[in-house]
Amino acid sequence: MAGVGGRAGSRARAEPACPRARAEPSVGGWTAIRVRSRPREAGLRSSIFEPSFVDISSRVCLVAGIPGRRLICKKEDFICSYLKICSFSQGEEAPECFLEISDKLLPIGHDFQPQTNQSFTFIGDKIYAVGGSEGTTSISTSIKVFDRLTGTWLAPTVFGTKLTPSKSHEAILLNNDRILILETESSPDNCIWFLEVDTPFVKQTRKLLGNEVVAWSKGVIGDGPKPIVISGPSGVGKGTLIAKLMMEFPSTFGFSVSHTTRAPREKELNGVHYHFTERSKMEKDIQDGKFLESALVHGNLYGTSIEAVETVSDDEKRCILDIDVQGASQVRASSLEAIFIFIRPPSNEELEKRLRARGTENEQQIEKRLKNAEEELARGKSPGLFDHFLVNDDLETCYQNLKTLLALDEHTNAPSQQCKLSSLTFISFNIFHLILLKLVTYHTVMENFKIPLSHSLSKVDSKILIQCGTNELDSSPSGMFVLDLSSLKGGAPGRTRGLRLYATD
Ligand SMILES: Nc1ncnc2c1ncn2[C@@H]1O[C@H](COP(=O)(O)OP(=O)(O)OP(=O)(O)O)[C@@H](O)[C@H]1O
Ligand SMILES: Nc1nc2c(ncn2[C@@H]2O[C@H](COP(=O)(O)O)[C@@H](O)[C@H]2O)c(=O)[nH]1
Repeated sequence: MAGVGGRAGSRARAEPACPRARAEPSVGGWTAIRVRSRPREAGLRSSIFEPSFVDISSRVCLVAGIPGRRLICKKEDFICSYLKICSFSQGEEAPECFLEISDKLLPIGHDFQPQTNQSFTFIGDKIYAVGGSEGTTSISTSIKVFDRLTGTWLAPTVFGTKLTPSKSHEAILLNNDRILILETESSPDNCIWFLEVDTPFVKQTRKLLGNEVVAWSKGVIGDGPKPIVISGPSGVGKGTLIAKLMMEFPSTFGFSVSHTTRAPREKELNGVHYHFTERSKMEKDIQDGKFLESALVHGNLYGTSIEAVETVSDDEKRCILDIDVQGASQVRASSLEAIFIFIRPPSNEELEKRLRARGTENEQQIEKRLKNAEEELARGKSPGLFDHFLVNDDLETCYQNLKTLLALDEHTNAPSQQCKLSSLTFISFNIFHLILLKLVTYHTVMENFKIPLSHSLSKVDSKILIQCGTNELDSSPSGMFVLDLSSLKGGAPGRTRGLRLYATD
C-alpha cells in the first residue's frame, strides 16, 4: 500500500462537536482533507489512539492522525483500502476489525504518541515518522520507522547531514524511495531535504548492516558543483596539484580528509592530512557502513568516510577526493556523481625520480609503490571510469590544464550571471533592461523565498506546487511556486542537486 506523508498541524483549530472535513481541491488524484475532530456520537473508544474522522459520502470514515491535522490522502491507496474495511455510519459502534487494523496502522497508544510537527509517510509495510516535539516550537530531527508486519518500531541507522530543526514541515513521498521534507519558514538553501529510505545507497548500506537504514540528503537548487575525484599512481603529483588548487581557491574547495592505517609522516597532522587510525577501528567503521569507499593500498587501509564528504558539503565547498583507482571505482558506483580525473606521469623514470626525491618512503616501500603504479596506470584506462586524463610533466602546465578543465581559468572564472549579462549588452537597450528587471525580480523573490506556515502543497508528476498565503508577520512572498524535481541528481551520501524553484502565475 503506497501512501503519502501528512504534516503535523501547525495551525490547529478549535474542535467542533461534530466531525467535519473539508476536502480541498483535488490535484492529480490527490485530495487534501483537513480533519477537524472526532464525533462524539460515534461512541468509539479513543484509548487505542486519538483518531480523526471525516465525513465522505455520508459515511463516517476514520483517518489515522490527530484532530486538527491536515492529511493528504490519495483515494486509491491509503484512504480507500482503509475505508473499505473500517468505514461505518455516524453513530454506529466501530467494528471490531477496525480496532484491530487501526492498531496495526499506527501503533499510537502503545509505546508511541504522535507529536506536534511530526509527519507520517506510508511506504509499503513501513511508516516513517519524522520529527515531532512536545510543547516546543521546533521539531526534533528524529526518525522512527514502524513495521506494520511485525507491529514493531525499528530504530534506523541514520546517515547524512541531519536537517536543521524548524517549526514545522511537510513530508511528500517520491518514487517510493525517498521522502521530500519541506521545512516551513526556512530559507531556500535550508528548507529542502530528502530522507532516502530505499535508494541504491540505502539498499546497499542496509544489506551491509543488516538493519533499517535511512539517509538524509540536502536539496540544492540548481546543478551545484560536482565533487572532484583525483587519482593516479603514488608520486605523480596529485597532492601537489590539490594543494595548489586549495591555496588559490580556499573558499571554493574543501579537501576530503581520508582515514588511513599508515603511520603519519613527519609534518603530517592528524585530522588535516589524514585521520590516522587503528586498523581494527577502521575495519569496524567500514563494517558499520561509515565509509563511502575503502581500499588496501600499498599494504595499508585507506578510506573516505561519509562524514569527510559531508563535512566539506556542510562548509558549502566543493569536495576534492585524493584516492586510488580502487577507491575511484567504488565512488563511481555510488551516488556521489563526481568528476573523475586521472593524473599520469610523463614517464616511469620520472615517477620513480619524484618518489625517491620526496624521501618519505624507504626502499622497500618505494619499490612496492612503483610496482603498484604499473597496475594503477593500467586500471586507470578502464572504460567509463575516468572522465579526464592529465599528464603531470611540467607542474605549472598541468595545473593550468586542471583549472581549465574545472572551468577555473581566468576567462571562465567570472560568475555565470555576469557572463550571461555581458553577452546581452549587444541586445537593444530595452530588451536588455526588461531581462535585467526580470532577473533581478526573480532573484529577489527566490532569495526571500520561504514556505510560510500558511500554505498548501500539491504534487503533480515531478512538480510540487506550493501555494503560499500572505503572512502579515513576515516578508515571505505569497503566490504560487513550483519546485521542479524532474532532474534530480546525486543524493546521499551528499547533496541532491538539480532542483528548480520558480514562481508562477
Ligand atoms: N610536475 C612535477 N614536476 C616535478 N616534481 C613534481 C611535480 N609534481 C609533483 N612533484 C613532486 O613529486 C613528489 C610527489 O608529489 P606528490 O606527493 O604530490 O604525489 P602524490 O601523487 O600525491 O603521491 P601519493 O599518492 O604518494 O600521495 C613531490 O616531492 C612533489 O613536489
Ligand atoms: N582508496 C583510497 N585511497 C586513498 C585514500 N586516501 C589516499 N589514498 C591513496 O593512497 C595512496 C597513498 O597515499 P599516501 O598518502 O600514503 O602516499 C595514494 O594513491 C592516495 O591517492 C582514500 O581515502 N581511499
